[in-house]
Amino acid sequence: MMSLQDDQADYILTARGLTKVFGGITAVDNVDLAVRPNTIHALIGPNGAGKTTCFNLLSKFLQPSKGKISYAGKDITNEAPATIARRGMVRSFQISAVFGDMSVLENVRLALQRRVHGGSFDFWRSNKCLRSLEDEAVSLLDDVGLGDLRHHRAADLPYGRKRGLEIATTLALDPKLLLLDEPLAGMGQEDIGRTSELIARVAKTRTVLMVEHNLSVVATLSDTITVLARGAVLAEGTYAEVSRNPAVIEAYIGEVDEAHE
Ligand SMILES: Nc1ncnc2c1ncn2[C@@H]1O[C@H](COP(=O)(O)OP(=O)(O)OP(=O)(O)O)[C@@H](O)[C@H]1O
Repeated sequence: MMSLQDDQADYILTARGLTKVFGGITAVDNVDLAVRPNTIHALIGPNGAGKTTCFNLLSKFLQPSKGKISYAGKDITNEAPATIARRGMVRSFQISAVFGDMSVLENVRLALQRRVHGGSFDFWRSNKCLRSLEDEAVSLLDDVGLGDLRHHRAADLPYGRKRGLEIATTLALDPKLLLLDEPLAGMGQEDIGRTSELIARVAKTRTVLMVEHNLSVVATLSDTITVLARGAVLAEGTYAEVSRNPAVIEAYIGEVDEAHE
């Protein structure tokens, strides 16, 4: 776990004393978190542990009741998601809504155009610009394994492939820190395998912070895991470390017991 002596410069994202109270409920309780650059960092925990709330705080979709968040050495506690997205901290599915009637390729071209032209969709000059971004879009689609499907209508893609497309449109913004909210949720085994490989590939040159329920994928992919329970950090470390921590085992067994009550 992070100590106060740790140098902020070692981390791309840090949170100190992060707290969120909804009415009387403390959903996130004094959480310290530090994400090292070029690693995959997972947030896990039993149901209701506060993962989603914590993720929404870190991605600035929610404002904390208390605490501070820094990204790339700068305090972002009071910044908007769009502002930090421009500085390279991007939540997948944030800006990357998939337009169903457009082709897979057009979706990525449009996302690239957005990066190049600073955030706004610039339709009047679009034909010329979109064509010039074609090569880059094709290469991004190859990266996410969608090259062969580029002329398909986005809405016709199977669910797992659509999530792959969403990741491609996020990568089009060239994020330094990619925030993934349950990237494997609702996927079948084949898509899970493909998307996990994609996340591993993406993380070679970027940092990934994700909330994910699939523990076997978390075990394979993550460099660091923060386990939350009842809103607080219960443990942090590699999968080997946290999975043999008695408090973590108890929190998960508690969840299984509750499910059987
Ligand atoms: N908008 C809200 N208003 C009131 N309470 C909330 C709100 N959002 C979350 N909570 C409460 O905060 C606690 C943590 O919820 P959260 O969704 O962050 O947990 P989680 O770990 O993501 O759970 P799950 O794995 O079930 O998605 C829960 O008790 C939840 O009921």
